[in-house]
Amino acid sequence: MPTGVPIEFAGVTKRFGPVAAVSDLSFRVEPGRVTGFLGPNGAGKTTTLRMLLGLVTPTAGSATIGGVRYRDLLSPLSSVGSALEAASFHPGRTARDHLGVYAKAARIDPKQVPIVLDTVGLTEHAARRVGGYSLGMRQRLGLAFALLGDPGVLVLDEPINGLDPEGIKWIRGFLRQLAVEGRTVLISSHLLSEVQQSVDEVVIIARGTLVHRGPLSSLEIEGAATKVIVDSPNRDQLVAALGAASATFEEARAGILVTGLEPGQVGHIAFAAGVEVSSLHRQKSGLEDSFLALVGEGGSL
Ligand SMILES: Nc1ncnc2c1ncn2[C@@H]1O[C@H](COP(=O)(O)OP(=O)(O)OP(=O)(O)O)[C@@H](O)[C@H]1O
Repeated sequence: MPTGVPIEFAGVTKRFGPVAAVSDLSFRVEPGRVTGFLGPNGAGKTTTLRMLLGLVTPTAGSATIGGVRYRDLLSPLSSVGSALEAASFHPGRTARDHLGVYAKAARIDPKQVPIVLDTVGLTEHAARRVGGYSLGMRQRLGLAFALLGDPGVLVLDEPINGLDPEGIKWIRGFLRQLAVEGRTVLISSHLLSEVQQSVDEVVIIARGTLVHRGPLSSLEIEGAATKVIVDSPNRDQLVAALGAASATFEEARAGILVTGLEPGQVGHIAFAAGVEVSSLHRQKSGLEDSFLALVGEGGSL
């Protein structure tokens, strides 16, 4: 089983003429976790990943994998698997041929080809030309390529984009399994909601600079106020009780949305007023509010 190693960005900076795409970015990505690299479109995510993979030369700073720059890795495909652009496969080739060509070039055992095709669920489409693939199938082929060398580090740019609900469910479990195996998993997305069920850690950038990093749960505390959804078979009584307690709330389809109180406090208000509660939980989209607050208005989210 390959072991993951940390990815480290140290003061990494990239300017394209007058455009500062990435500015003095420093963070570490640990093995055994799924890390979400998040930011609105144009925040600099792709440029950062391209610097990590030696495709773009940093203006300053360094990006390393287990302390080594990508270009100095002895066997890159067996150290780091990456999927940057799902659409870059030759349309006339089959999935099997594609992977076979890459395996040969990287001196990877050709037996890996059917193994990774099976892992991503493409076995029955392996002999089809990639030109006829859906976006979701291309995403799976990109993943198969990333896995070809059985690497300890996976770097995936927007891997959930284009997947259907069944594909999303599959990839969530799959990313989790890679992390449980001890690999380092870094995935980018411009949508927190898309990855929040998959990631343990988040690194958030906006306009090329780091705005937040930490466990996913850290977004619950920073930024937006707590939101709680509560409901009762006697909603009118609950509304009256919340009003009497001067709570801030609004009626929503899923129940009553209370802002700025913990679930326990809302439960107490209902209990003290003798109102039966049928549901009471913290609203997850508080994470999205925090994310929006961190990346600023105007992010294309
Ligand atoms: N080769 C290039 N030449 C000039 N500007 C570039 C180049 N590549 C990226 N940029 C600019 O750098 C900034 C960051 O782009 P980047 O693609 O890294 O962002 P991103 O977060 O990956 O966004 P997206 O999700 O839209 O791909 C943008 O302003 C972009 O226009």
